[in-house]
Amino acid sequence: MDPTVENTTTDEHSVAAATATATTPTSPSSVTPSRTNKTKRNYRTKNRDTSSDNEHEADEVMKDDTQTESTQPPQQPADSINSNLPYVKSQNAQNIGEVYPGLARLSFLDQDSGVEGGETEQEGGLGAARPRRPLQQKPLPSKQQQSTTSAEEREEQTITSEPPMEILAAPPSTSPSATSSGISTESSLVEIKDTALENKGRGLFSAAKDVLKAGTLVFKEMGYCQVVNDASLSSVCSACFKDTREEQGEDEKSASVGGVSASNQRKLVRCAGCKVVWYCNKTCQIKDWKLHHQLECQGIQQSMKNAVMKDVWTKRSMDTTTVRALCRLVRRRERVRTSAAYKAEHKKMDTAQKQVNEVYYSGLDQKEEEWLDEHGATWIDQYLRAPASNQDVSSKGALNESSQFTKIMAVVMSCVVAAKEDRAAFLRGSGEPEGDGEGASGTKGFELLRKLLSYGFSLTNLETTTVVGLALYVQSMPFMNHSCLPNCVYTFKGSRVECRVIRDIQPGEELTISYIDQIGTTQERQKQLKEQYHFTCDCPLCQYFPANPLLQPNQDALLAVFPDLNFAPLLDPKQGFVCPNIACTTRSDIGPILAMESQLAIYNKVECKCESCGHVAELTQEIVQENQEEAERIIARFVREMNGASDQQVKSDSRNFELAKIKLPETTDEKAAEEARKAAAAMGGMNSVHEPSAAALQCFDEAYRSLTGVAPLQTRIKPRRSAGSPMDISEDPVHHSALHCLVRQLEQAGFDEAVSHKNWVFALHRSLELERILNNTYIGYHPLKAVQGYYTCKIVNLLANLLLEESTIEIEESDHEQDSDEDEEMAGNSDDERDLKALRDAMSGGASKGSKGHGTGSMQEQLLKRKQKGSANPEDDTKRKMAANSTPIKRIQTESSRQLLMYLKSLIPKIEDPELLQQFRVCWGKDGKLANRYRYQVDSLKQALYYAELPFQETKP
Ligand SMILES: C[S@@+](CC[C@H](N)C(=O)[O-])C[C@H]1O[C@@H](n2cnc3c(N)ncnc32)[C@H](O)[C@@H]1O
Repeated sequence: MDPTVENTTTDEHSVAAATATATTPTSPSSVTPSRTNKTKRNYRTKNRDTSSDNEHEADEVMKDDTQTESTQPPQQPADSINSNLPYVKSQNAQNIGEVYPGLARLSFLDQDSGVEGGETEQEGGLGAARPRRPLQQKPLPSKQQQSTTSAEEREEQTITSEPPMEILAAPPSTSPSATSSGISTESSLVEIKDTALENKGRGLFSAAKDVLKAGTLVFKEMGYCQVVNDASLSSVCSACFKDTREEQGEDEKSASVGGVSASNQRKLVRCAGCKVVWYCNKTCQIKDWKLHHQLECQGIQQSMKNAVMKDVWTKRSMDTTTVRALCRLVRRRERVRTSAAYKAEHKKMDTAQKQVNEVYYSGLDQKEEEWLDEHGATWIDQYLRAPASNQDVSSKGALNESSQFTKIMAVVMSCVVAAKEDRAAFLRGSGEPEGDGEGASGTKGFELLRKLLSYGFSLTNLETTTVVGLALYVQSMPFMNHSCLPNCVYTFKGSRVECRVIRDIQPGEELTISYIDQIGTTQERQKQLKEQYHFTCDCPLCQYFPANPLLQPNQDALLAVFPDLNFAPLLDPKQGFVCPNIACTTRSDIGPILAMESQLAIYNKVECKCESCGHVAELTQEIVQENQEEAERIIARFVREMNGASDQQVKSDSRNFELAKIKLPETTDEKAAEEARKAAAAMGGMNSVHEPSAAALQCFDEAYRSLTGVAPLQTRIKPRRSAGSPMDISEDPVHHSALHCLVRQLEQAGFDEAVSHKNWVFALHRSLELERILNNTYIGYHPLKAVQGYYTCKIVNLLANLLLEESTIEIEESDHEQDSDEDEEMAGNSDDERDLKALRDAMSGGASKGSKGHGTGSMQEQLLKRKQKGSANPEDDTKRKMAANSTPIKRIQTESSRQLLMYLKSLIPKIEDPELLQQFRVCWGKDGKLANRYRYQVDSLKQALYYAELPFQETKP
């Protein structure tokens, strides 16, 4: 690896800006469940009174030249700034294949700039409106040295360059501060105050004189300490948090014409010292080295001298995410405690290498980091004065007794304190004044751990919604209280968190976020909040749908927030029920019900009566439990089936859009259905319909039907049974209840599996279904909705481009002036191997050598050239068609591709839905990278559909 090259290609901020968001309803805790975590659900049943229909790794080591990567980790004085950083390449930087046409972008979305509620970033939030100095990407002096690799370490590459001396610029003149008497963010928009409720402690309130409008960016904040979690270490840069698994960025579009993006090739490099953390490049490595990793690296190596600990770090015998976060926290605090030396060091270096600053810290980051060094510890001390409810954990001894926490502390101590006596001091904070509990290495270890778990935030990748790390913030973020109906959402750019308003906030009103996934019912949400955060939520939503049905609902609280909501009292839209009576014809979709968990707890048995047919079913906790387990088994089986069929699927299904399946008429006769399917397949010019992983699809259908009571694609015939006849377990009421969380998990599993197997039509359907569920589950704006809309647009775009690829497969033939006979032959055999190969290449994200497919971009470009030859005005439809007709393009269109085209066109209004665009603006900000990508996707889609509609000279029978 050539560091010079890397340094010239990395804009750490733009890179960092590409990543994350708390789109999943992640909670501010390292123990936050990820998107796939399941929440135990009880059952749903129907309210008798209801009638509504709601549903939802450089080794260059920064090590000496003489040092070998595997045996001699870098040894440096703890207080020196050493930039001997090491690299080793990662192989985990794979994106899913994706076709990106390299066409100029239309600007139709610019017209939307007038949409109300767009981002109104205001001065005052930390860093919110400060101009960022441009990065001066000066190449750092370096020389490259390859090192041999062990099998275990894959393609390692050693760099022996001497990194530059680092320097920090002058401290910011307007740095935020923490006052001694209280806490001030010095933001004109927010202030930290006590809440009215004692147990709730402090909160973040609006300090604005006017209403904070939806979309307003109220503050941005850098993490005080942050780490990439174990699962993402080799895929996510530990400095900028760029996720190499994410899709290619805007800057890579032009290089992606064949569908293989530069990012697909990107590898991370691993620190040769500890061999634990990975970075984009040397720049990122240096940045993290100076801020956190130098001491962390030494600590990990110190820890590894112990055999047990070595297993932890090399074999990952336990998760080290929290350990590394806590070590970073302790170290940063420690550095502050020796701040005189630290500051002197800073000053010495101040004027020597300013350009390094530009790489190390650019403007805002540097100021913030310096500010954090100076004041972060003070702020953390503020945490230690936690609200009463927070003290519960340790007072109960839960933390100390927990073997998991003890393990974490053991590993932390092996990294940060060597001597036995120091360990005791570290744990108890002894030797320090009682009360403050400050030890040489920081506050009491357990106390810090507790705070980290309580105040830490899960860093999430914006596009994949997966949790990639853990961060601790110290200024505004940790003071935000929870509401199940929050008025703010937070998203991440790297480790920087941004908080935006999602509905208007009155002056003085508290700003809230949701700590948990809002998809759950009141009972589920409250259970999770109690278990994880030790409080009982009393937000308007919880008041409106009380967990205990015997409590009087308070409608006013919710209606004050959303006057237009027309939920019937006691009907939680997040809950659903489908009548167990299979013969009940009104069961067309998931319907809302009254939460019954607490009733069950009280009465043991609950009767549910269908509003429509009067069918009465009896529910018990056992039935609920059985059905939940059954549903989870079905989902697991579905995922297994999909995985088991992966090889076969990728080989056989690139050509199959499955339109025949989609368009099949509804029939009760299985034989007739099969015949219709074959006929439709033949109509589409295909000899057979290769149903990708038929067993998996069937399993999906079964699971879906079991959970929701309805078939997903109207392809399944339900066995009919008369009302009142005995039910087996598969037909009991709960089995047919709308277990939304499980349905969502199933849809997500279906989506993930379909994407991994490149079954795009299936993925599209799952994506649309997920969107529907999310839209009906989250009230108001939520980043997940926007993320899901983004996914849908991506898939539709992909399909449109595949369609274009397929239908214009003859173009290159004419470009290469092949004779018409060959053209005829190819046009007459759409199932030709070459045809399949071209399409398969397109789907897998790259054209193979010798295949006709150059990727959809080239195909579009060719069409564009042809069109331009004949028509100067792209808007003139007549001229366009004439121009297309005047060129000797031979195109084919199968019935399936025609149907697909119609179908994709029908989705355009949905993709351009102003409400979806508004979701983007409010949750992500108008100019967010993802919003730009979305615009690109939409533009590309429109162009692909435009070209796919050009006249056909020859149509497949
Ligand atoms: C990230 S802190 C929020 C700031 C905290 N209130 C303080 O004073 O430091 C999370 C803790 O605040 C409390 N909390 C947050 N939201 C709450 C709510 N809606 N009701 C009661 N307590 C809440 C809980 O004790 C929770 O563990």
